[in-house]
Amino acid sequence: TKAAAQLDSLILKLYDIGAVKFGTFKLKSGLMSPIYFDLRVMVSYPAVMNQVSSLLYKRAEDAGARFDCVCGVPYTALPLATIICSTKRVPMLIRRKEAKAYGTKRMVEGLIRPGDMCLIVEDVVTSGSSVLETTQVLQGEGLKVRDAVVLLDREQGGSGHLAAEGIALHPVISISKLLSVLVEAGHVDASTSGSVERFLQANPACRPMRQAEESLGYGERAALPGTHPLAARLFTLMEEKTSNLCVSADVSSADELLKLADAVGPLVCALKTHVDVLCDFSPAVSVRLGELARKHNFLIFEDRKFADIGNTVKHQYEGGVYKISSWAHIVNAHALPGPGVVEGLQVVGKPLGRGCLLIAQMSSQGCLATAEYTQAVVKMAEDYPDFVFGFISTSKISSKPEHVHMTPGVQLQSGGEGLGQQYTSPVEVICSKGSDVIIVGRGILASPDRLKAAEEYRVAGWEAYLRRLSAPREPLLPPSVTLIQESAVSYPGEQLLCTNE
Ligand SMILES: O=c1ccn([C@@H]2O[C@H](COP(=O)(O)O)[C@@H](O)[C@H]2O)c(=O)[nH]1
Repeated sequence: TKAAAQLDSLILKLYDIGAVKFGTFKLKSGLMSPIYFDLRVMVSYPAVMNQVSSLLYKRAEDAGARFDCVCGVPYTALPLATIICSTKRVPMLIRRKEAKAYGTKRMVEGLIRPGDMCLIVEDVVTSGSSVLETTQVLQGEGLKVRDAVVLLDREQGGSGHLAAEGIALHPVISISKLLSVLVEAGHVDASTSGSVERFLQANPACRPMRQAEESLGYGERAALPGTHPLAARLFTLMEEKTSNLCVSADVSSADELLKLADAVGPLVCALKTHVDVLCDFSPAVSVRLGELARKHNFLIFEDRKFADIGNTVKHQYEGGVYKISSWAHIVNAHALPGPGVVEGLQVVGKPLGRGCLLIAQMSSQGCLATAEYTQAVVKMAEDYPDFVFGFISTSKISSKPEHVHMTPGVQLQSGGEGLGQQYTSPVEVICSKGSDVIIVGRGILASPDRLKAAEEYRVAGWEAYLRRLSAPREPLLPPSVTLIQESAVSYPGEQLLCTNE
């Protein structure tokens, strides 16, 4: 038939433009794959883009999918969705991979009408995790998703995984069809085709994590085998004290710092210091702070923000007037200098059982951290699991439940101040943005009754956490859940470490 001939010609074109390759490809997992897809090259071939878009739309129609709008899974499917929406005059939605740090902070762009049915468009499905991530973000905005069209299904279990989530996957091309067309055309021999089929069958994709699994409690996260001992201690004491509040003790005298630590100590999981703001620091202050931390069971976090070459930060951490490594359980560092900054700190901190948070995003207006920078920071953290246990960030940025996310710039009322600080509420930070710990300074320090204010923040942070745990799939507050999880297996091109050997 005409449709079958069109499909065959598309498969041959995809092969010709290098979107499908055969050989030996090392995947991120270490597996050697006999096939490699890179459908991103399609954008350079307008005729292919048009043909693919029209086949995707037809597939949705043939499957009887009913929808009010279309959303492409970022990034490869975005232009496909654009062509579909433009030619068929269907409203489009764009899902951001990361909320903007300014302005509306929306995760979905376009006119959102809660209750509308959205069709998802994707280029390749392996486990189904990318389709699921997009679905969850759309559902968080009150939209419904029942159908997804995909150009190529790798037949590694994605369709079943999505069906279990109530999403019907409609592929335009199956692997079996692709192989038979390429064998017929003489591009692949029967033995290669057989080895591809055997490889895909023998390596089913992992089921994508459900949000419920992502929303493990602090106590459960403490018990995970990959959790850093200091993160485990923090998660455990958070559960015990029912507190995800870190007070930022930005005061100028030692007396005030110690009085504050003694007063709010029972209410906090951590006390954050800026030791260089104290006008009268002495080693006795750090000793007393340590005693208070033990008395009230909190961790001390010195917000030193190291940002130099490894050798310098090593000395800054260990020596000088403050000897930070001797008393601060947690320190933080900018990733900007590269891995040397972590290595320099680790030399000192790891033998002492200390831990480090990498600064991946900042709360201040105009912060220069781009999505790429933030992702690179997550990667750096993954490279140093014995010392780096989490992030300073404005939202959850790592999909690993072992990682701790701590967010500054928190006040009960959103807003700002004169010097660029931007405030977000505890419920938004914990529920909508998926962070773990709220860091509060002036929201408490500027109150005439600091203890009462600290208790208000503790309750607000903890209630937000309980709400997140009990209703992980519900739309909580706009903007909705930030999901930046990258699937381990969802996009073959992204797994590729090296090409044909
Ligand atoms: O991105 C960042 C990183 C660190 N901070 C620090 O947190 C506190 C916030 O104090 P507030 O009084 O609650 O504004 C302060 O010590 C900052 O140095 C941050 O605000 N943003």
